Amino acid sequence: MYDVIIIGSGAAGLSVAYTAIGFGKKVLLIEKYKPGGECTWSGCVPSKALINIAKDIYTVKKYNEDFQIDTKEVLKNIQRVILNVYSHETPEKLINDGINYLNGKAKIKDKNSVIVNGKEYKTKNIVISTGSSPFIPPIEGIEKVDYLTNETLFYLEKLPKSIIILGGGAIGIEMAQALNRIGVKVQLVEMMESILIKEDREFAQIIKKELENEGVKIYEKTEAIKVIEKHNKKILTVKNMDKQFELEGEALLVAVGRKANIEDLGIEEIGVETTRRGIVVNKKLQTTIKNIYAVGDVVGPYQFSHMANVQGILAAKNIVLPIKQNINYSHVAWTTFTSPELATAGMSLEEIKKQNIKYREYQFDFKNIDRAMTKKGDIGKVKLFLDKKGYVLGATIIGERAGEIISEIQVLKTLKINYAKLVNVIHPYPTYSEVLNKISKKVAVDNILENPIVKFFMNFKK
Ligand SMILES: Cc1cc2nc3c(=O)[nH]c(=O)nc-3n(C[C@H](O)[C@H](O)[C@H](O)COP(=O)(O)OP(=O)(O)OC[C@H]3O[C@@H](n4cnc5c(N)ncnc54)[C@H](O)[C@@H]3O)c2cc1C
Ligand SMILES: NC(=O)c1ccc[n+]([C@@H]2O[C@H](COP(=O)([O-])OP(=O)(O)OC[C@H]3O[C@@H](n4cnc5c(N)ncnc54)[C@H](O)[C@@H]3O)[C@@H](O)[C@H]2O)c1
Repeated sequence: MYDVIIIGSGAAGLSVAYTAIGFGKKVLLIEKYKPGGECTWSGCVPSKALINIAKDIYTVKKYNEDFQIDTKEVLKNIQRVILNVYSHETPEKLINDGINYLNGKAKIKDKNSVIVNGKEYKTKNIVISTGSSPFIPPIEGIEKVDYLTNETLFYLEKLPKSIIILGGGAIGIEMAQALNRIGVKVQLVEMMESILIKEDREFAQIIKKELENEGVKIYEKTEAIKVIEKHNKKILTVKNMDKQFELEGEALLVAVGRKANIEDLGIEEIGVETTRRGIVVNKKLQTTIKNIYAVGDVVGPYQFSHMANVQGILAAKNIVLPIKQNINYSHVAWTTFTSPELATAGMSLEEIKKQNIKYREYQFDFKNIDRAMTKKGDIGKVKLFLDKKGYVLGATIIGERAGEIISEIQVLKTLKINYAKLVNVIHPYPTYSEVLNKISKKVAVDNILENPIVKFFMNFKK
């Protein structure tokens, strides 16, 4: 009898397994492919490797327009990065660390039994961490076309000369810039009024302009109607308002969101509730059957590796410890790894307004910090939202290293430190994070002006 059987060894499943063995529990981790999941094999790792290579190539091309790249080598390089990351999560490594690992497709028989390769395993608890797969939209003809997804793009032998990307979300935009920088002609189709629709609208449009300046053709408010394959070309018919036209590309990458991996798990038969978005869990990450937990992409609402980790650790603790804790989504942050990067933490301005929270907004342009002035064409901006006392509600940053800078805001927010306290923190010169220091000087003054006693005397003087 195991203490916990975990189905799926991606970011979420690995976090559950390592936390549970840390508490001395007997764990069985089941994986149908190889440990590491999407992040290692077809997500964060290969995409960031491609982005890094593309950034280098883009820089070289600034000085030597004729620079030629062998895309076969680029793809081989990505494979090397994947294998390097994988070397830290191989079955041998997991077993050596004390995790019982089993390769096979798991199906839940009942709340205490899981079947793998025809054999039944007994357990006190189950965690489902089976992740998500690319959602394929019902476009006429798509089933007859050899399209790419994040699962196949990084495994091509060489990159296509041209590509149509369907979807202007995180995957579509990151890949559009990277592929274009490597020399692939990119056309991107987004059905909403803006790319990166979940982000600050002004910043999303800055990214759009950057991509367009680099040569990516972007079609917003454009719907894909039909696709055919002709002479090794994909021809996508799209509609923008009343206009219908065709786009042609050697390849088509579909990146229009995810679907939860809940099929063939046996969960519906035993009464685990699901919706179109995935498995339903309570705040303790329990499904409708209390000793079966679910974490990561299969649950959402945030489909990021770091959120899979957070959920995985919490589910393991809730299994092991006598008092179960609720998941807290108030300090979520994420970064889109474009150039410039776009990072977001906490609440957006729309959410703050919707909840009628009294707030103070600060904006600061990177052009006022010396570090940005040292790099030609460096753009960047911070939007910071504080409550009336000076505590962080949310922030969004566009610019070089925004994904790193946002973590300083995360510290203030998560640890409930007043933003004005940053005034006393020495930041090395010249760094991008000085931008936060500069804002803190204004916040410190505003905090004093917001003080009721100060306000009283100021009114009195008038
Ligand atoms: C292109 C791309 C780029 C991304 N970039 C980032 C990024 O920069 N930062 C970030 O935070 N997030 C990023 N993400 C999202 C991130 O990859 C996911 O949120 C994360 O990997 C989800 O982890 P998971 O453990 O829930 O699922 P997965 O990693 O998908 O793991 C699920 C595992 O379960 C296994 N499995 C499924 N069914 C069964 C079964 N029946 N039996 C046994 N095993 C099974 C699968 O084989 C898989 O290994 C990116 C995603 C993509 C696609
Ligand atoms: N840097 C990161 O952290 C990172 C990078 C990549 C992916 N991810 C994760 O992976 C998830 C999936 O990424 P994604 O880009 O597939 O999804 P997404 O939800 O971020 O974006 C999908 C986009 O496709 C559009 N769309 C949907 N149907 C369409 C259609 N028929 N035609 C044209 N456009 C259509 C949507 O309006 C949306 O803008 C993300 O939500 C994110 O959680 C994270």
